[in-house]
Amino acid sequence: MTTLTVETAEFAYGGGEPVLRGVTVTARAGELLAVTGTSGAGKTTLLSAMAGLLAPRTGTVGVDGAPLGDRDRAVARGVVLIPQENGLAAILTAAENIAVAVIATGGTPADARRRTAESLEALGLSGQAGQLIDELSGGQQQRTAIARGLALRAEVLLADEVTSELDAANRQKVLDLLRAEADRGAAVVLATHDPDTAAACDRELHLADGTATWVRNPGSA
Ligand SMILES: Nc1ncnc2c1ncn2[C@@H]1O[C@H](COP(=O)(O)OP(=O)(O)OP(=O)(O)O)[C@@H](O)[C@H]1O
Repeated sequence: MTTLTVETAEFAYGGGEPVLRGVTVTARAGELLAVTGTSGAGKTTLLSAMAGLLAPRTGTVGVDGAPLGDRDRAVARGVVLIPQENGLAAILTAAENIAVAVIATGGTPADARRRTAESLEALGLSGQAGQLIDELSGGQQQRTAIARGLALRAEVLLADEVTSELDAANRQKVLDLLRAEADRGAAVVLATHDPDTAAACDRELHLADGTATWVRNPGSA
C-alpha cells in the first residue's frame, strides 16, 4: 500500500513562469483521484511530477514519507505512468510492448507471457496481440497502453487522458479496470477533462489559473 504526496509544490519548465503553484495533494491506496482542468491547465505537468519526470521547483513530491526522486526511483517504487501520447514502441507488436515492460520491471518471461495475455484480454485486444502498433487504430493503441499499465501491477497508477479516444462502452470498461486496480490496493490518479470520468472517481482536484482546488475531497479534515 503506497501513498504519494505532493506538498506545497511549484512546478515550472526551465526558468519559465510557474505552471502550478502551491499544490498539495495525496494519492491514497485504494482510491481513484481525478485531476481535472481545461487544456493547458497543468494536468500532464502534475502527473509528470508524480511520475518523477519533473522535479518541483519548491515544495516536495514524496512516496511513503520519503522523497520520490527521479523517474528511475519512481519506477522502482512501482509508480507507473500511462502517458497521454501512449508511449508505445511503433516497431513492436501490442504484445511485445507489454511483455518488454513487464520484463524491464523485474518480471520473468513466464510472468510477461501471462500478464500480457491477461491484460490484452481485459481490454478486448486478444485478437490484436500480434499486430504492430502502427497497424492499430488510435483507440486500440490507447487500450494497448492501458493494458501495459495494468500488466505492470502498479503501486501508484497515473493515467493521463487515457479515455480520450474511446467510445462509451470502452470508456466504461477502462473505468471499471482502473477501479479494480484501486480495489487491488493501488493509488490511481486520472487526468481527464471528461466530467463523467471525473464523477466516477472518489475525489476530484481541479486545476485552473495555476492553482489546484478541491471539487470533492471526502475524508479530508
Ligand atoms: N515541456 C514543456 N516545456 C515548456 N512548457 C511546457 C512543457 N510542457 C507543458 N508546458 C506548458 O505547461 C502548461 C501546462 O501544460 P500541460 O500539458 O500540463 O496541460 P494539460 O492540462 O495536461 O493540457 P491538455 O489537456 O491539453 O493535455 C501549458 O502552458 C504548456 O504550454
